[in-house]
Amino acid sequence: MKDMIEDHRVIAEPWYRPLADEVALFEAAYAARMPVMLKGPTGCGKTRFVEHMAWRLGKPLVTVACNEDMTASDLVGRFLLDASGTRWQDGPLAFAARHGAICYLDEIVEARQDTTVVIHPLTDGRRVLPLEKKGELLKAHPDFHLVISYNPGYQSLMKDLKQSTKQRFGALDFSWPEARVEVEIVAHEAGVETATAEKLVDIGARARNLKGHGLDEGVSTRMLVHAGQLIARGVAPIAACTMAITRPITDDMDMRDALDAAVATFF
Ligand SMILES: Nc1ncnc2c1ncn2[C@@H]1O[C@H](COP(=O)(O)OP(=O)(O)OP(=O)(O)O)[C@@H](O)[C@H]1O
Repeated sequence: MKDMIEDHRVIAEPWYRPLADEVALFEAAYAARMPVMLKGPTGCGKTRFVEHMAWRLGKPLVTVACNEDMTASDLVGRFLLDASGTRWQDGPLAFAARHGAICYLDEIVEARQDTTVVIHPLTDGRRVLPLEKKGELLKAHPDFHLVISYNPGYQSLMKDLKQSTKQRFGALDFSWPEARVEVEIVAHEAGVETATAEKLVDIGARARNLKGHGLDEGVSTRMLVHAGQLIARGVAPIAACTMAITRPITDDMDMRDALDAAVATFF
């Protein structure tokens, strides 16, 4: 089991370009073992940030992509049947709590509320996880830390975190980086010249203005990186933007035309 936790260690530094003082704030929250909520749209660097922080703090990272079919047992653990009988298997949350990892629950709001509440006793002074089926009250390792992500754009009254969940966390807001920082990120991640990254970021800014006028989400930094990666591999810029940006983000023909026009302005 000890070896399995070693598999979760972040060996090489994940490159992360800070946007403000989030690194210092996360370090302070970790020191206080205050659970952290990362809020922001898809593809703006939340996952990269957690990976970077796990590396910086020298802690293993256990990531769980949450979904609406996820049950409390999927997080906590269950008995499995094998040749020698029944055997308990920790779920990712119990595994992280037992071995002192950072547990990152991505898009926690996708999980049903009865699943979400299992984190409550881990996120207050108790720092325990009841493994009811096993009859064990798991005391979290001192290094254990819980991080969740949350995209406020997707929330509706039907799908939101309970106040009793939200109020257990400190929150860091993530949004699109300012242009000069996003240029740095796109150039680094895609391996393109600054001039090309600048054009992609300008296209992103234009496209983000269409949010709310037919686009549900703005073009993410991830999409701009994808376009850059195609360009770096010799794809013509307009074809790269079509494949990586305008086609994935919408099926609305008028919106595609508007996005294509933005691309044509810069390339
Ligand atoms: N500040 C940043 N530093 C370094 N890379 C970044 C940064 N912001 C965005 N990126 C780039 O954007 C990509 C997408 O970011 P990431 O996977 O962290 O998004 P996310 O916010 O976790 O999205 P989702 O909510 O969909 O999981 C990264 O792989 C990285 O290339």
